[in-house]
Amino acid sequence: MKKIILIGNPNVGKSVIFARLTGVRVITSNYPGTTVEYRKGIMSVGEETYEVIDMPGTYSLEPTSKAEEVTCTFLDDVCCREKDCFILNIVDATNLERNLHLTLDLIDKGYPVVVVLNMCDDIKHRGIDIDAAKLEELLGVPVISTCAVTGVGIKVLRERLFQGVPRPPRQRTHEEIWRAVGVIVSQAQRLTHRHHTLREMMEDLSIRPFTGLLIGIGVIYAVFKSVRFIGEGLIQYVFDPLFNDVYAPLLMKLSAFLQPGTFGHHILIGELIDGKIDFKNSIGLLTTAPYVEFDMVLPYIISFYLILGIIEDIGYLPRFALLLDALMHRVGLHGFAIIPVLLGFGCNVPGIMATRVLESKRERFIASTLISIAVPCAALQAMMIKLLGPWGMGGLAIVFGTLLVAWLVIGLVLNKVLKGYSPELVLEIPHYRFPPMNIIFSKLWLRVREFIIDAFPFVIAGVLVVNLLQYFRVLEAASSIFAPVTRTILGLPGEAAFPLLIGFLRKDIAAGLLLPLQMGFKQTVIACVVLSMSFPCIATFIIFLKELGWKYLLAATGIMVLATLAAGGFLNLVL
Ligand SMILES: Nc1nc2c(ncn2[C@@H]2O[C@H](COP(=O)(O)OP(=O)(O)OP(=O)(O)O)[C@@H](O)[C@H]2O)c(=O)[nH]1
Ligand SMILES: [Mg+2]
Repeated sequence: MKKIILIGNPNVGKSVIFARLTGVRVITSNYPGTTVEYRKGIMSVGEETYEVIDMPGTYSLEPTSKAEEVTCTFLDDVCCREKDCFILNIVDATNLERNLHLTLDLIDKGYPVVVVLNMCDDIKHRGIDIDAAKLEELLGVPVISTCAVTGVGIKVLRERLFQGVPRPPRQRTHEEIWRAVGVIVSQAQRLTHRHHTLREMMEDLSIRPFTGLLIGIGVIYAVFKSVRFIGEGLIQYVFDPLFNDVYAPLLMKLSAFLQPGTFGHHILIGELIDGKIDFKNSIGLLTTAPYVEFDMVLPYIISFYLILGIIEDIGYLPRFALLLDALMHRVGLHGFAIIPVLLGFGCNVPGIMATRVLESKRERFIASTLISIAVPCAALQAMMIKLLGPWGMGGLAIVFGTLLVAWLVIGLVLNKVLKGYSPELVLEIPHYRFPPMNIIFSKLWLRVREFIIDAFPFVIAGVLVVNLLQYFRVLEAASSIFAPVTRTILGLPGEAAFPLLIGFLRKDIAAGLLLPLQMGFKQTVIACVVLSMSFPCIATFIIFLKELGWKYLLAATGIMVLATLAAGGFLNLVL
């Protein structure tokens, strides 16, 4: 199939254009490095169908990170071999000069390039005027102006997609290319003077050390508050009524039909408590499994990803990265590594994937290890709020405080022990943009759907395992093997051993199993810390293995076990 490849600098709107051309929804955000793996989709023009490929952003054809490497290797492998390969070079019109280096690089290599001048809505606010016809003449390739978020220009783009023709390859040094870029920009672009807007003043204030710190603290506080507010609201007004008033009566009918005490009843409904369904304790496939996933966890997943999506699209995260750069260097990373960490608070899997934008394997190892040990995912956080809720904020503060200390200590130690250095932060800070609501909600839906599809099979499997072990009365035997460790080192009841082990399957189910144990404050705090720090769930485990390999996974696992026992044991002594 003929291929259309989307290439450009990071954060120029490639993925939005990809979604426009193919109808395939992908995650887009206002910071460089959102896409770290290529993504394919199909587009039809007339009778023909084409394969469209969205690439991670790259500044040049000489890669400096794993994400850039994906793009450059793909270009070398596919485009050099196949002749039906069209290149769409997406260019950020608000940053023409910097973007054109890659454009000239691609033209010099002899690829059939069409230039897409994106963000054309944004240049008006910045006093920039670009003569697209002149640019087309100077570059010698088609240039099409677009605004991807509204769809302006996409029709023309579809019509002119294939007008790029390969030019004879030529060799130029970087300096010669930059000089040529300078000449082109001076002829095709005009800048007019204008005063700073409020948005630009906010951009400045949020990266200055003092005001930036104040804004950073304000943002974290607001994020935390609004995630809880929206999550609790959804539970109270939507999911609780659905489960208690609509779903439970239906299940009671099913229970009467299946007859309590039968094997089928035990598997599907579980135990009735005082003759009623108790979603937390029944442990049935139709009771506890959907309750944990949809009533306890999903509301927080929705609220977390909604808020994260908004701050991602506004463009705040790279500024936060800049603010934390000095601190991050102490743990062997540069500031940008905070973005994978923040993504990890949603789910560790995309967090570890996002470390691909870091330059060295050493950094990727440190960042991924820190994420899998000290960053609890949204599902686990939701359950921790449930577990520790009765004691107010104190318990959560101790858990998050311990995780922060663990994060810092492990980072500091790894930075000292591992050979190599942490590169300086070279990060492009995007302009603040007001995200269109359709983009925010489409991204939210994408992530929520992914959560449901990825998590539900594991939730079902977790509940089924516990249910069967209970039925065949082997739960106690399974727990008793690990009970001495949990009891002596961590001070937890012997029955907690099994839920903690189930954490490998799904952390939220594990936390759900801790609920009926009625532990006290100290034990609940320790259990939450152990659950967060010990083995990551199986999905994170697999992605860690895929991204970094066995050796690194084993090293991370060793650190994990030691750190968990140390933190749990320490809390057991001092609390
Ligand atoms: N105002 C405006 N914003 C746009 C336009 N196109 C994309 N954006 C926004 O720019 C940001 C970056 O878009 P993406 O599609 O994620 O960019 P990308 O090139 O795929 O970025 P990477 O995957 O990080 O390389 C998002 O917040 C988009 O909503 C546009 O034409 N106008
Ligand atoms: Mg992208």
